[in-house]
Amino acid sequence: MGKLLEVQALDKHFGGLHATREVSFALEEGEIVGLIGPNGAGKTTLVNLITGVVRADGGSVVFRGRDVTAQRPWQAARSGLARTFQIVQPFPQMTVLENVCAGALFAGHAASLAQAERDAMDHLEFVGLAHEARRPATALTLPSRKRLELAKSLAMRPRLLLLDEVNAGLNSAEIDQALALMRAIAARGVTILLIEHLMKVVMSLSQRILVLHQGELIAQGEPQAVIRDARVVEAYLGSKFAARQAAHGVAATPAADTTTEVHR
Ligand SMILES: Nc1ncnc2c1ncn2[C@@H]1O[C@H](COP(=O)(O)OP(=O)(O)OP(=O)(O)O)[C@@H](O)[C@H]1O
Repeated sequence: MGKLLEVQALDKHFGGLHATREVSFALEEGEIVGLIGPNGAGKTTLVNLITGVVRADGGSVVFRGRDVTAQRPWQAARSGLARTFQIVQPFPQMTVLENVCAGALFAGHAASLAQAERDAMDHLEFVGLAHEARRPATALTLPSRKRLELAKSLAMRPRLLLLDEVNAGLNSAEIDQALALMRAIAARGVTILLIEHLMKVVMSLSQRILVLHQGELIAQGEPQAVIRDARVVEAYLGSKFAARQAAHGVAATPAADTTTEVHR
C-alpha cells in the first residue's frame, strides 16, 4: 500500500507556545491510526494544520503525492481530506438533511441540489439518522449530533477522515455503536486518523498509534508496544509515578484499564 499522507517537521507556535514541534509521520492508504496525548499536547492543532484551518510556521504536508501545506480548508475538502470538530456545531437554522448537503457542496461534490439531497440521504441512512432527516439539527441529541458530524464529513467523500474526539460524552452502549460505525467507514476504504481520549476506542480500532506530548511526537507504532513505552507512560502519569509503577512491575500505561478516558 502507498503513502496517503506524509507530514514532515510540522511546526506551529502561538506566541511563545510551541503547539507542535517538528512533527513527522506518514499514513498508509487504508490504515486506522490513533492519535493520543495528554490535554494540550497539540492533537487538534495537528489536525488543524493538516486541513488548512491554521497555517504552519514550518514543515510540510503531502497528501496523495501533492504538497498541500498552504491549502485552505475548502481546498483540503476538495482534495479528499475531511475532518470532524471536537465541538459539534451543526448549522442551527438548517435541517439534518441540509447540514449534510452543505458538506457535499463545500467539497464540490454536488452536481445539483437534488443530487446532493439524494447523496445526503444515503449518508444519513449509513449513520442511522435517516429518520431524523427533516428535523432541525438543533433538535438532535448529542449522540445523534455526532452521527450528523460523521455524515457531513462522509458527504465530502474523503480519502482521509480526521476524527477529533467523536466519542466524547457518549455512554458505553453509544460508544459500541460508534465503534461499529467507524469500522464500517474504514471498510469503505477510508483511511482514518482518530484523536481519542477513550482507550477502549483507541485500542480496539487502531492498527498504529501516534503519541504527542507538549507538541512533540514522542512515540509511534503498534498499540501494545506504544502504550508500554516509557516516555508515553511518563507523559501520562508523570516521571515519579511511572518510576514507582515500573519498580513494582505494574502496567502503568493508559491501557491498563482500556475503558479509561485518559486526560492529564
Ligand atoms: N488558536 C490558538 N491560540 C493560542 N493557543 C492555542 C491555539 N490553539 C491551541 N493553542 C494552544 O496550543 C496547545 C495545544 O492545543 P491543542 O488544542 O492542539 O491540544 P490537544 O492535544 O488537542 O488538547 P485536548 O486534548 O485538550 O483537546 C495548547 O496549549 C493550546 O492552549
